[in-house]
Amino acid sequence: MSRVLVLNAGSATLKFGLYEEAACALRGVVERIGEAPALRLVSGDLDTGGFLPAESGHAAVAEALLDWLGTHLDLGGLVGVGHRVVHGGTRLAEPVRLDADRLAYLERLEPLAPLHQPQSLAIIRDLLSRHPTLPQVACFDTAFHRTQPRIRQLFALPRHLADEGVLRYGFHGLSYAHVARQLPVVVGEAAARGRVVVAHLGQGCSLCALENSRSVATSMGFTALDGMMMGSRCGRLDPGVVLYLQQQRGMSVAEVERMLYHDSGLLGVSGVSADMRDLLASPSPRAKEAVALFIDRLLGEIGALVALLGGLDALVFTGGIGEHAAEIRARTLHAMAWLGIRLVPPANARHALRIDAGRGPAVAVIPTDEEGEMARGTLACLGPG
Ligand SMILES: Nc1ncnc2c1ncn2[C@@H]1O[C@H](COP(=O)(O)OP(=O)(O)O)[C@@H](O)[C@H]1O
Ligand SMILES: CC(=O)OP(=O)(O)O
Ligand SMILES: [Mg+2]
Repeated sequence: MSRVLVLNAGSATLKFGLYEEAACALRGVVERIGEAPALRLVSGDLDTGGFLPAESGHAAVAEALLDWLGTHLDLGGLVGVGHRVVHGGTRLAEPVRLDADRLAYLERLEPLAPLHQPQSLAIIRDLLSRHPTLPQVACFDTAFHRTQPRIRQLFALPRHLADEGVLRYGFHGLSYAHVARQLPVVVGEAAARGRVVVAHLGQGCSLCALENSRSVATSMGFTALDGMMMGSRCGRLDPGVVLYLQQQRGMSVAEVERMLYHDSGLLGVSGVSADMRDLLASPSPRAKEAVALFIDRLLGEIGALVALLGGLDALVFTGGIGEHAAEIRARTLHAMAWLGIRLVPPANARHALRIDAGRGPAVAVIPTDEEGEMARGTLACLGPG
């Protein structure tokens, strides 16, 4: 039986899954990387007590995770490890086995995804040196958006920049690929083939327009900073603000990068937290304003994609906020009555798969599964045996 381990390195978490063929045997997440890493199992049954990373960087945590898994399970049968690598640039799209050449290419993309790319590449380098014969496979967030028409990949910048790869790539593709696979069962064959908007709302947030289950537009662009407002990232921004910060406030490139990636979004506006749970529970007027801005931005992003699709057959919520925050869904959908959307509040409150009243566009809540998608991709890349 082919077994693969998959690792999804986020900015402060490391999600993992152990798969036997395409079936999940164990899933979990290491949280609070950078502070006090703690392991939580999402499915499967093991005592997590013995997990102790020596340091708290991503590579050290991945090493501790592998050691811990090795003491509980037989990892001898692993055929490979699959990694989420958010940026594949212009050269890489489908899952590929990593070698020195490809790693060097992916390293050059690190500045385009500073919260993700360095973390996953550190883990890959570490595993390649510790287990040189164990295949390491990269699965890319950008791959799913390769079907976007050329016009949607262009910025309105001088053409030579597009020629050198300054394009709108889009991210969260593993999540959208999983949702696209679930669509026919959840919204029916006809709507699944039609005009679908998916809102992936987690720590990172983006939206994708699907036609015939393929990406035709997405809110993120060259980097995972564009589009929707996020936990600590600003999302779409007038580029004049960046010029102002540098020219008038004398901020360095590193300071601006820190502000846009780490100190903005829900955290920056609320001054309270980057976590939507904290904001929904907070009496602070700034927290309420941050939530109101999040919903306003979400409506704008959905509206833009509906316009590009020329209508809407189904709207899907996914990611931590999309799957669990009934209040965010309700307030957003309330403002979308003009599209014929009718919400069923009890279904929404229990996060049911379908939360619409059956007339107008379908509205669905589909739990994402980036790890399952990576397991599929890794197994397909490594082939039988
Ligand atoms: N019950 C909930 N209500 C509101 N927000 C939630 C809830 N559960 C999780 N979240 C939000 O989901 C976010 C994490 O989403 P997730 O998709 O797991 O993140 P990541 O991008 O790290 O994979 C948290 O920051 C939190 O704001
Ligand atoms: C690309 C991206 O933003 O990913 P995440 O949501 O995991 O931070
Ligand atoms: Mg995520």
